[in-house]
Amino acid sequence: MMRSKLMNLVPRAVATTSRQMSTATKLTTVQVDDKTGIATLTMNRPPVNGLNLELLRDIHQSIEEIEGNKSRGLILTSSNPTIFSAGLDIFEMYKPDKERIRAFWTALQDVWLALYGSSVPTAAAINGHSPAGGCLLATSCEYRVMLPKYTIGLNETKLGIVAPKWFMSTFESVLPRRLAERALNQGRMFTTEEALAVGLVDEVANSKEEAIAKCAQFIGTFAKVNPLARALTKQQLRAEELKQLEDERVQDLEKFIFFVNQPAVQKGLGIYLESLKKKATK
Ligand SMILES: CC/C=C\C/C=C\CCCC/C=C/C(=O)SCCNC(=O)CCNC(=O)[C@H](O)C(C)(C)COP(=O)(O)OP(=O)(O)OC[C@H]1O[C@@H](n2cnc3c(N)ncnc32)[C@H](O)[C@@H]1OP(=O)(O)O
Repeated sequence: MMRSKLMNLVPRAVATTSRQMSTATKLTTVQVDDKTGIATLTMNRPPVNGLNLELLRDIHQSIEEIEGNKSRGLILTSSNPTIFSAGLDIFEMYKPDKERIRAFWTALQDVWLALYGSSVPTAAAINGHSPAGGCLLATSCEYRVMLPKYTIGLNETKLGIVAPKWFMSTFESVLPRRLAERALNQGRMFTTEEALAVGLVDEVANSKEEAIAKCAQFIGTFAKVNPLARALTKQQLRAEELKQLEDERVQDLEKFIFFVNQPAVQKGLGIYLESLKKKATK
């Protein structure tokens, strides 16, 4: 998979305007800045960018599109003014449909393999809260810029569920092992300021525009680096985690299906959904 992606890494001419590359799907848009050649992938699923089957499929398709069109980089962000992504759509896991939940988890695996393994430089402009699956997306990127007063982290244990190994190894690729282990066990959500202090995010920006500009600046640091050498270096550094999921994706799916169907897990998810609804009516 990575080999064919690498074939796309040939220098490209740049023009001066920005163009919408994809409106084929409604849940993501891809806008390429023709001056910089950088693609911005925006998640757009109200109210909270909950990662359901359709959004995951659209994100995957958009990443493939960006890989295919020789963009110089990918910036992931959200159209919601206060939420990057609320993580997995809990309705996909609560009282799930037998076929759909398999497609859902497979789509999540596809997104992670494509984003974590992307041959182009990736950055996340985290313009809002980013729990669980939202944090997975952000930490799959190479660089993170976050707006103040939001939260980010893997809070799964607080929901009574367990983050799969590849969520954990992605988290651990950003945070020191001891800190990652403690945060995962606690289900800790970091404020922007805390996330910056521990290195979970790289920079703070005061607006989405500034966050995107900082992400573009990061991607610009590769301008004078040979793209093939950069991509092969990234590929080697990330190969172990990618291979582990590629080799075990069937077992990972079965483990998820078994786990999510446990009565205790279903009960916990139901209670959590109720608590989210109650919060909304307060
Ligand atoms: C060995 C192991 C193998 C397998 C493991 C098996 C299973 C493990 C699963 C894997 C990992 C799971 C990852 C996840 O991502 S789980 C999802 C975690 N997400 C959260 O906990 C976020 C919950 N939401 C919030 O905290 C807030 O909503 C948020 C994002 C801060 C926004 O707050 P606010 O702006 O105030 O908005 P509301 O809370 O009022 O929400 C609006 C609306 O959206 C609904 N909603 C929110 N989040 C979700 C969600 N994740 N899924 C579905 N729906 C969500 C909320 O209920 C409101 O709905 P309403 O109808 O009341 O309008």
